[in-house]
Amino acid sequence: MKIETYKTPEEALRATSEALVAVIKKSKSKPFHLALSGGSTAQALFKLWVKEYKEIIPWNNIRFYWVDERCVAPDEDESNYKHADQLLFIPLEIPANHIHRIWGEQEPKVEAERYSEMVKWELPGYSTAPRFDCVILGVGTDGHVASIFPNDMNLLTDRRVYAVSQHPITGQQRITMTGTVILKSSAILVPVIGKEKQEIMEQIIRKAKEYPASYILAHSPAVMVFTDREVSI
Ligand SMILES: O=C1O[C@H](COP(=O)(O)O)[C@@H](O)[C@H](O)[C@H]1O
Repeated sequence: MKIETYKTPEEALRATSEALVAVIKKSKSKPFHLALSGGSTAQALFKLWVKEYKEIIPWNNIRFYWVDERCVAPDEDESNYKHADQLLFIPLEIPANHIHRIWGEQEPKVEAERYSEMVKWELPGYSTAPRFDCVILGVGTDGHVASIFPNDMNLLTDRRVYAVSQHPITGQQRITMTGTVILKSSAILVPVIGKEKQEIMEQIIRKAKEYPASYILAHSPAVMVFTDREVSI
């Protein structure tokens, strides 16, 4: 794992974007398979991409997937797809057939299986775990990544591609990429910004307790963390 610390959230997001540009340049994959996260960090990243990376990132070569989705309709505010669509795909005029959304409105177990099969067909590595060219993860204040929460650590080593999970407080069902597939990705970019993430980052770095985020950060050399606070390893 590599951690880079920046003075501001904007700088940390810019560094994440530069890392993505470098990964795409180095990759031989055509198309390039990129899995997005949801939440406020991803939304800030999408805004930055539209503002500063419209001409820099080769959008036409990218196929978009999700690390996780909430089990809601695509027009609901909780939908991770909805924010990506409004903030990124519509402004950049990304063709619909380049976007592989998780159908959050379907029966969760059936959809986790359908999406797993679709990803296996689209990506290299059908017979084993599929390998994304890059996944972008967020870290929650409770230490979750994707929709793998601290009360369901088994999903980190689950052999499926996507599985159903549940938010421990709201009970909302989610569909999440498993840790097995996250860790197989060629690059794992993790922007962690904002004061509210300070405490969890400290706990992760100090290895105070095992969280889904600490497990992912510790188990792949492909992980790069971009944060806006001073962290010492
Ligand atoms: O619920 C989710 O939360 C995490 C973190 O989101 P943030 O708002 O703290 O940036 C996100 O990575 C995940 O995709 C999302 O579904």
